[in-house]
Amino acid sequence: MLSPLPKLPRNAKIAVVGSGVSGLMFSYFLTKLRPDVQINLIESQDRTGGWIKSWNTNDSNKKPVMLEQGPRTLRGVSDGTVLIIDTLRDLNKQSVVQCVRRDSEANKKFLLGIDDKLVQVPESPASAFEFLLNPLSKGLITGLLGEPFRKAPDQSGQDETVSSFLRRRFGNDYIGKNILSAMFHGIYGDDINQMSAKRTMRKLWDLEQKYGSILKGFSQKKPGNDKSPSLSPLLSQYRQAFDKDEKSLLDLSTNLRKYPMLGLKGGLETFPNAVRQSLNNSPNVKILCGKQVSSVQRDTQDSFNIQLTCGETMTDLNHIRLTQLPARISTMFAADNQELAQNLARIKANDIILVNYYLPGQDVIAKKYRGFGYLCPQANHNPQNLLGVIFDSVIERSFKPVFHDTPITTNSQTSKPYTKLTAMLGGHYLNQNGEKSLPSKEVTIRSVKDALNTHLGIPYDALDQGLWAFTIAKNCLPHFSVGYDDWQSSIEQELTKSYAGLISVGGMSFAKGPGVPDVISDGLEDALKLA
Ligand SMILES: Cc1cc2nc3c(=O)[nH]c(=O)nc-3n(C[C@H](O)[C@H](O)[C@H](O)COP(=O)(O)OP(=O)(O)OC[C@H]3O[C@@H](n4cnc5c(N)ncnc54)[C@H](O)[C@@H]3O)c2cc1C
Ligand SMILES: C=Cc1c2[nH]c(c1C)Cc1[nH]c(c(CCC(=O)O)c1C)Cc1[nH]c(c(C)c1CCC(=O)O)Cc1[nH]c(c(C)c1C=C)C2
Repeated sequence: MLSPLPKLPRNAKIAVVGSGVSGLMFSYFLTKLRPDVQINLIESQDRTGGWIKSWNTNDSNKKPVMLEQGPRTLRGVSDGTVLIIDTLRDLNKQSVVQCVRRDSEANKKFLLGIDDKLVQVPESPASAFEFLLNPLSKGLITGLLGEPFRKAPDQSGQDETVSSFLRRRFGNDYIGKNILSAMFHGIYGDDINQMSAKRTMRKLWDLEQKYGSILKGFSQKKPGNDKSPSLSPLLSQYRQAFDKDEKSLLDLSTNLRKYPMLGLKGGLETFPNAVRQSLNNSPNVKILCGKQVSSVQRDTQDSFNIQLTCGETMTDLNHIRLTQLPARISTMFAADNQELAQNLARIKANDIILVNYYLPGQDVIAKKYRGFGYLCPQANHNPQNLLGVIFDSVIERSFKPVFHDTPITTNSQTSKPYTKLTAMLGGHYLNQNGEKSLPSKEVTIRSVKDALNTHLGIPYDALDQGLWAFTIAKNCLPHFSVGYDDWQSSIEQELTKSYAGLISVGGMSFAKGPGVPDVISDGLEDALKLA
């Protein structure tokens, strides 16, 4: 949250709505900072973890297999990732931390070309040369060479779509439609013709604002490598507030920045499960699952307090932390603040369909395609509404332990060949004419088989032999539309004005980005303000 928050009174009583990683880590930080505060963590589902769900099931041979049905990797360069790994160290779980190294095959990413063949995203002179021979690179050279000479807009600060920003900077639509739209599919599942450039490309946006050009801005930026590494402002606050050893934290941060991405043994849900276990042992934290918060309002008996309803009414609260997407939060204010509820309801969210495929005993991903996975640009004819495919088996086989006291376990899965991948479909493709139309499980799995056969050459008999899982992540990713930053400021101003800091909002819609590291950093910032 961008706004200031008042310190909690002694022995305060608060509610945290949602036990996804935002709610769990906000509660974890706050109870460490203020063990006197009574925290009620309220969760509508009968499980914790939110979108982080590592599903343990059995394959056709009744052998155990884990399928990720949400996030699976964390970017290495992020304060939030340092907080996650340091927390796992505190909980004596550092042995589960794994990394993909920069030179690993799992760090290769691919784009689906207009000929339905994969082309590697350049990461070396050879892959760059091959990419430039592909039609996807149309306009790339001229776009980049001309970028420093293209004028910045007069009305500074005016938000616009990603495609409009890219068209102005590169002088053509090809770079957006053929290349960058795929990257946006791989994070937001959304349409660059509708997404906010100011919200989703802030660093590039600021470079044009300040230097009139992205590349001119890069040439001005001082390389950070000539000064001795130091903790970021947030990690410095964290070190001080939690009395952390500075060298140990700095070494951890420096070490993790070497890795493009990290994962956890047993799946990403290992992390929220470890935090929940710790909270279960915290005397002043109660986790209430199976309770849906339906309303939030000023305490009718005491205007300095706030209350909520979740089947029962929870009164005398000094603070409520909300971690849901705006449309869900809107329903909670409908009775107490119509204007705020309507403003919250303006922000929509995308549905992502996840299809897991697992084939024991065979690795059917051709060696030349082994990488993190591939993304589909918006330029492509895309009858399956495919956003991209993650090659989980390549990533899992590439994982290396980060901490050297980790016992080297010869996991049976890693010694024997297997194929595991996750196709992600839908996103903005499902929003035809404002209505969401969800395809059936059968139709979707069929279309994923067709896509994997066409794009990767996986034979249908291998596809038909595999284990398939189908999950609809409904309203899972916020739609960061044009004007989003101004919208968020208006929401936070209304909360500050009407609820005097008794309510704070976190999670994907209000953090700096939608990733797990972002929502955790945001939770720490607000816990520090309240503590
Ligand atoms: C398909 C997909 C893939 C992703 N991949 C990655 C990735 O690779 N790396 C990465 O960093 N990030 C990834 N993300 C983003 C990541 O999932 C989120 O950053 C993170 O899970 C958000 O956690 P949260 O706690 O903010 O929200 P959530 O996980 O949504 O948790 C909110 C919780 O609130 C509960 N709740 C909702 N309404 C109520 C109510 N009325 N009362 C009580 N409880 C309620 C919900 O049940 C849920 O448990 C991905 C997201 C998706 C959808
Ligand atoms: C194809 C659809 C999607 C894939 N992942 C997501 C979607 C919608 C969701 C998602 N993935 C990541 C994040 C967090 C981003 C962040 O700010 O940290 C979200 C919301 C992480 C991510 N996405 C890609 C990579 C390489 C990573 C991990 C490292 C990182 O955070 O930078 C790109 C990518 N995503 C998907 C594929 C197939 C792909 C590249 C081939 C799936």
